Amino acid sequence: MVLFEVKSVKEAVNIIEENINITDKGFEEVDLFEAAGRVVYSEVQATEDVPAFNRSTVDGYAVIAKDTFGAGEVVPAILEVIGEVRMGEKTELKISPGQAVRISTGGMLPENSDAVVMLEYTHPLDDKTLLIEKPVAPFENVIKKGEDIATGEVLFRKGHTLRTQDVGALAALGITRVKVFKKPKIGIISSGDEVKEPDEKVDMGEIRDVNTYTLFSALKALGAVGIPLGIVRDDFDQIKNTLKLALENCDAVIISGGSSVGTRDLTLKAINSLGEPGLIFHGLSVKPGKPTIFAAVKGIPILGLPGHPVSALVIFELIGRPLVNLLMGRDKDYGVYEILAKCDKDLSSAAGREDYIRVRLEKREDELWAVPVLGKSGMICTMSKSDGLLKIPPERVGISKGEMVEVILLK
Ligand SMILES: Nc1nc2c(c(=O)[nH]1)N[C@H]1C(S)=C(S)[C@@H](COP(=O)(O)OP(=O)(O)OC[C@H]3O[C@@H](n4cnc5c(N)ncnc54)[C@H](O)[C@@H]3O)O[C@H]1N2
Ligand code: MOO
Repeated sequence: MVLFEVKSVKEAVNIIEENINITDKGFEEVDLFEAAGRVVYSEVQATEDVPAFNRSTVDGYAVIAKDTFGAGEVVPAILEVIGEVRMGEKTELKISPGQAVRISTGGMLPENSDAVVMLEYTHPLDDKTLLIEKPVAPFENVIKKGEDIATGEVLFRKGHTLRTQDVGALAALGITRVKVFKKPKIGIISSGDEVKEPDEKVDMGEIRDVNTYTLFSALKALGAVGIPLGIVRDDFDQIKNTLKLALENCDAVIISGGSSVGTRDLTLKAINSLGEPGLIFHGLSVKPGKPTIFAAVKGIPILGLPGHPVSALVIFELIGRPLVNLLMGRDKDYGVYEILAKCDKDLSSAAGREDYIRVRLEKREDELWAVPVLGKSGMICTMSKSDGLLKIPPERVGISKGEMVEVILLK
């Protein structure tokens, strides 16, 4: 009998990192509407100050802060109004001690002014005379020139994944095109005589292909491109030829099914027949997902996922995601959140193995509870009914009801 020499998730990720030769797939330029989720290829540096001028954050009067010190309702400061800043225009106004200028939110402060008094704390006596009933500190109600982004500041380093707010920062700087890593192409293969296309007629004993669709969607969510290569039968030549096609056209390959020690472990044989180094590891100390394969052929990584749809997705989260992040040029994980919640049931586990239990999250008063969604790993809907994966670490043999646990959120 063949036994797996199983690896922990951490060991597996380390092995993947060591074995992937991240050859630069190059860059492309995208405009801002396409930038979110993409990975920065070359450092973005600010070439100008944002804002480019001292800018008011309120409606009121631009003043010299010192002129308002000590002002109050009983003894207000009295200032001379010398004009108004027009929105969107460079003001030529210059104030001297004892003077004020009417300004709107976002307006450019006139020369010499260093603060803005909110309209609510002012009282015009006539067109030219203003009473100030509250003092302002220097630069109160002002965004200073370059305070948001200063010229020369490195805004994003190579490997950073652009988020919604980052696209806003680029727009503020007037950078409308950005160099990003090209998206890696990941071939997706499903295997098994019983697996049929979702729109095909299925007979008794047959099932529809779930994994191509879940994996395609998971890759899309990460910003990579899934290339569906169809379903291969349990036939050595078919598996080999499809893998060969994938290796020629993709940056990585994910194949599901046919990974366990059984009559159908042809995947492994097919991989090993295609070139060096072939198999790198087979087996993880994880439930679900033990019979996972990682291999490489001529520098192209191949991830062999278990056929059960839940196992395939769990392993994609744990192993596939770091692999894809590497290929995408990312400097760190993106969009993965682990939260803490209280476990709603006693759970058992085996020592030395990491367990991932599907859970629904429920807010009860101010507490978050993780309610296990039980079921076999062949039941995809247990995943649909779940919000996250509760992690039972390898050193534990169970979790007690009410214990605080880590939950990886599912998107
Ligand atoms: N005697 C043993 N049997 C099994 C073991 C074991 O250690 N000893 N491990 C079990 C575990 S755990 C898993 S996980 C599966 C893994 O099996 P394979 O990766 O070889 O995959 P298959 O046998 O091809 O498929 C398993 C299951 O999943 C269904 N499947 C396959 N592909 C798809 C797809 N694209 N979409 C939907 N469903 C799919 C397939 O019909 C099978 O029911 O092995 C256990 N057995
Ligand atoms: O380890 Mo298998 O992946 O449970 O169903």
